[in-house]
Amino acid sequence: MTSLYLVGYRGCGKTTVARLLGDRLGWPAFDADELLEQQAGQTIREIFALEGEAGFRDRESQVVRELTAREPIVVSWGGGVILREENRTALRTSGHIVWLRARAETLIKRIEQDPTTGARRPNLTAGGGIEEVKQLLAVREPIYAALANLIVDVDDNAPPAIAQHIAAWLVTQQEGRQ
Ligand SMILES: Nc1ncnc2c1ncn2[C@@H]1O[C@H](COP(=O)(O)OP(=O)(O)OP(=O)(O)O)[C@@H](O)[C@H]1O
Ligand SMILES: O=C(O)C1=C[C@@H](O)[C@@H](O)[C@H](O)C1
Ligand SMILES: [Mg+2]
Repeated sequence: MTSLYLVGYRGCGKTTVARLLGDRLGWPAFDADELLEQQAGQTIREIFALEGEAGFRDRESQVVRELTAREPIVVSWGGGVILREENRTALRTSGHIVWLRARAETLIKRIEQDPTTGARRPNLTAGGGIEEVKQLLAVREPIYAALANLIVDVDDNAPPAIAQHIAAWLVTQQEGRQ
């Protein structure tokens, strides 16, 4: 059975919603960033410092190969997983892809409020902050949009309602495949 994949920018709620969906569907839920950090024995910030972004992206593609071989599971992917064509192909061919879409203002608020990930994630541009979010969204939103089978706006809804919406949509997809 096909997996369920959550994509979107940092702070959009992928990890939170993936856990709810895993419980609801009875499927194992994996967080790609957490798995990568466990395998490396280092934080993402440390990996960027030692190996650069290219080293991190190679590790991320390795996690993509591992997780896309396991179905059905729920995965919250790292925000930049959509940047490489090989990753996009692997996701597309093994799962339903849901983009949790949010405004830059929503994302920066959630990123800054979240004490668990901030210290573990490096800035991706010199300035960081909301300018970084806007700059990267300009590049990435068209990629998320082209890849997603479902787009969910998450600015004004709580995680349980978002999970409920996705679960109901998934049923329609599974019925369509029978
Ligand atoms: N729909 C929501 N409404 C309000 N707050 C939310 C919502 N979804 C997530 N949050 C909060 O925003 C923060 C980031 O959520 P979460 O870690 O699930 O996002 P993420 O997409 O996995 O981020 P990252 O890419 O950094 O791992 C957390 O503090 C979480 O509680
Ligand atoms: O947006 C990105 O490129 C990233 C998002 C995070 O989930 C991590 O995968 C890492 O910090 C890179
Ligand atoms: Mg997460």
